[in-house]
Amino acid sequence: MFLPAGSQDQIGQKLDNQAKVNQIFRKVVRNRNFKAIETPVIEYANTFTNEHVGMELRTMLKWFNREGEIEVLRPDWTTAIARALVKQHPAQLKWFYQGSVFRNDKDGTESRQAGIEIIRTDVFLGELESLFTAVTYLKALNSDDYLIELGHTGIFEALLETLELADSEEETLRQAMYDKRKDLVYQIASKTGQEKIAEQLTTLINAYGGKEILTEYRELWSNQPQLVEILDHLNKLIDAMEALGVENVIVDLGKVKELPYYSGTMFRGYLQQNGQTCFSGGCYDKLYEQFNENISAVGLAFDVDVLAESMNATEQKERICILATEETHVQAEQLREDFEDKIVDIQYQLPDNHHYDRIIPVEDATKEKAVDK
Ligand SMILES: N[C@@H](Cc1c[nH]c[nH+]1)C(=O)O
Repeated sequence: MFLPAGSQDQIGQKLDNQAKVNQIFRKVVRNRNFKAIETPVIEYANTFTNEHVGMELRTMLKWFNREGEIEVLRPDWTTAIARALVKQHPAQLKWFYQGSVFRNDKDGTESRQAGIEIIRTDVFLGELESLFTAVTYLKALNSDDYLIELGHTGIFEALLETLELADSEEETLRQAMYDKRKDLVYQIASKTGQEKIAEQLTTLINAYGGKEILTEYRELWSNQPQLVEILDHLNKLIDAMEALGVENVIVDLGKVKELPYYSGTMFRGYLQQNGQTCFSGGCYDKLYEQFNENISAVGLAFDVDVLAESMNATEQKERICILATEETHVQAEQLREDFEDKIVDIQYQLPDNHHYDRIIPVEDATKEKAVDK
């Protein structure tokens, strides 16, 4: 009531968990030499909808400003940061951010992210740094039960190109592929008369699993060096992860890009407990072409809401109530320092339905103190 659909108040434990998730993130990324950046919540729609970025205006929270231009609430950090970084000193390569994105194609219009972006860096180095940061961060959160999935835009996009579909049909096919709808994928692709590509696309839907999938497809695509190169690249990433002790990595060769700007490796982390996505990202060099910059860019963003929700309830601290009076209130306040790291309330009268673990009248607490000394 009294709130637009998708907007929500938040209270208590949920906020404590979010704060903790954010605090640990900041510590992890600062230690890895990422620098903080924050872009404004309000931007021009065009920053996100121009042909280089290609996000859909339909999904954005928007309005006209006085000059008649469309403004939006930040629908994506990565794009906003690319706009901002063009004006920053090129020597700083690693950046991080924490804050909300707003889109009306999800349940809630606001979702909280914490992310990293790495630019002007060797592709393999940037990808591994992104993945290793994710692994380190999840470990710091005690979230060990996750799965990392790797994909590459170059596979589906290469097959798609040969079909020569209209833009809208490309999007329908991409969505069908994302939904793993074999029937629909086959139907759309075979309409072009290219039966073989249609079949390849439908089998690609099942091409996910461990490194054995890469071996299998290396044979299958042995006469397509471009695709073999992609497989080798993914293999190299998995090898490095395994060498670090990260075993829970799979590939999905039929993975399609969920954001139009991806071009290259894509990653996604899932929590095993509920299958929810806890981070996603990938390479997006193309995004910088709009600024005539030919540089590499890679990054990923964590879903703070998902991570906060998955956190174990924080350990319960003892709750103490110091019973005071107007006369002894100051004394009660001074007593707080004896109960460091406990939750301490001061009351003049004990509430009827209280949840305190211990109730200490000021006089007793003072006596306790005297005994201690
Ligand atoms: N901006 C992406 C995540 C990302 C960060 N860097 C690259 N990709 C998202 O919201 O899913």
